[in-house]
Amino acid sequence: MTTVSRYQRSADTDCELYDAIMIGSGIGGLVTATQLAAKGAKVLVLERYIIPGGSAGYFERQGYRFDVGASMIFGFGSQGTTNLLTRALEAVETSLETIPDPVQIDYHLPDQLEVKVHRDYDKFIQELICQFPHEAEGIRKFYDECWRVFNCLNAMELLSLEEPRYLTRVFFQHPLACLGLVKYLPQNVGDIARRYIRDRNLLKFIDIECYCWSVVPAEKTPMINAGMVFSDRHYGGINYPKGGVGQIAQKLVEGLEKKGGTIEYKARVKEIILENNKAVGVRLADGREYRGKRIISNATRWDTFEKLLPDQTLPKKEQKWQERYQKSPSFLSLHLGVKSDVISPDTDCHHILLENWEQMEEPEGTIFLSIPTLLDPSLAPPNCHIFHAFTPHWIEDWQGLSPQDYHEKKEQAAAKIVQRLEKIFPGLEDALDYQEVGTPRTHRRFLGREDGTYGPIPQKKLMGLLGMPFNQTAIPGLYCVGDSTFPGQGLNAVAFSGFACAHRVAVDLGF
Ligand SMILES: NC(=O)c1ccc[n+]([C@@H]2O[C@H](COP(=O)([O-])OP(=O)(O)OC[C@H]3O[C@@H](n4cnc5c(N)ncnc54)[C@H](O)[C@@H]3O)[C@@H](O)[C@H]2O)c1
Ligand SMILES: CC(C)=CCC/C(C)=C/C=C/C(C)=C/C=C/C(C)=C/C=C/C=C(C)/C=C/C=C(C)/C=C/C=C(\C)CCC=C(C)C
Repeated sequence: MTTVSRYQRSADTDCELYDAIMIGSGIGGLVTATQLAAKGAKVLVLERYIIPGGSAGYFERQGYRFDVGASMIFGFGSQGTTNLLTRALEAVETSLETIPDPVQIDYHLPDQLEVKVHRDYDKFIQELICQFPHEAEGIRKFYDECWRVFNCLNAMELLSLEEPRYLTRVFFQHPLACLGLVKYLPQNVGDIARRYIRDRNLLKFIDIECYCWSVVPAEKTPMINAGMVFSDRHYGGINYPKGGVGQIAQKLVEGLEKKGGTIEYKARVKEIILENNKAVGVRLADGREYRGKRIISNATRWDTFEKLLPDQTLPKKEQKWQERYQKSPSFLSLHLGVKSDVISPDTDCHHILLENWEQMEEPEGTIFLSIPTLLDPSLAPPNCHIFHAFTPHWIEDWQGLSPQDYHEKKEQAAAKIVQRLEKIFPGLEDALDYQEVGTPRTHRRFLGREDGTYGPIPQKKLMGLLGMPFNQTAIPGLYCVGDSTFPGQGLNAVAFSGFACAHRVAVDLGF
């Protein structure tokens, strides 16, 4: 990096010229920004909200610190190459204390099927085999195949798959791992699971193992992502950041600023400025303009191409993408403060509740519950816990309501969820100390995500991850990062997208 570019000014407007301007400070955006700043690039991050983090943000009410999104965090391991959150923090000379979670999920499923996914792999496999003894061999073979995917990924440095010199280098360094990944890239979990497993209920269990992070059943879930999730939970483990999920973004911002980068809050980008069909800057809602050599959007692809580039016809590549992927539902989220007497000391942090397999994918079918205070009690007042319960919901069901109807619908939906959770925590309703309900409208408003969506899901069965776009877009100078780029949703997944995007942009800028 030359120091010259730091002080360069845009020739025609005489405003400061940044190497890269990032729209949004979700974890995908912050990992890209910190990686670029660490390489010496002059980076500006523009965030419409008052704090960084997006879906990995937080909010405080009456002594409780709630995570906005999921509290089950991958990527904080201490070894291998897939511990991308640890690595992203290290790159800007910072770190976070984390608390290991001994159980990833405690499943409460139809027909009294109760399974705990222990951090200890053998203990998990034994527990599953106890439930399905006739499928012992199939269970081992299926999860072993997931390890094969993970071991390929965990052997190599993870950077941009759009950079030919990197691809050549990793291929010569790790030819077998690369060929392994090429084999798995077009595959989905369902096909591989059915190769080894016959029992219909066990196949349903594999479906919910996928659904709870990919929001689609095994049939449509890419095998590469399953390899990561089903193995890393036992390898690097699930680790909760002390002080809450919001700490990840706070620390990345600290690191960004230490490396000379800048972040502005309450800075909503209204438009990406194009000149000769090339992205050259951004215009904010308050009229200010910034110029950059490269513009990167951490907003979803729907928001980026349909809102921030309003007069453009949708590029062919994006039209194709929209034919393949659709918006997943959003969530109804209950952020509850709960008196501690309803929780026995041996309770696990994350639970999934489903009473009827037929309803797994329906709104309010599957309930996700996290109790992060079991790992970090400092997030709530003494003798109280945080319960974050969420379940898929579509925005259409929350539109066109009067303020009173909206409020009543929220209260009714929340009461139904609390009642179902009474099955695991008898006395929950009476132990409520605080309740705040978020709907798809809330997620759309606070996260700036079209329809409040959790992210893209395949319209139909696709060829694994092959259809997921990387970071470059059809518009020169414009890149995308985050969960509408390869490999999709999840903090560790968007962290990968951030490493890859920063690598591609840095090479394009000549760093
Ligand atoms: N356990 C977990 O793995 C976990 C936990 C929490 C979140 N997540 C995941 O994180 C992923 C999201 O990460 P991400 O990086 O893609 O993004 P994100 O949606 O979290 O963040 C995008 C950011 O961009 C900002 N933004 C959007 N439009 C803007 C505009 N026009 N101007 C300025 N700012 C704008 C938003 O306010 C937000 O802060 C999701 O997949 C979610 O599931 C996972
Ligand atoms: C050279 C040659 C020949 C070749 C080459 C090939 C290659 C190299 C390839 C490569 C590839 C790659 C690198 C790939 C990567 C991938 C990745 C990184 C992936 C990742 C993934 C991750 C994920 C998916 C994650 C996820 C997670 C999630 C989503 C989570 C969530 C959670 C939730 C929602 C929660 C639940 C809750 C409860 C239970 C409560």
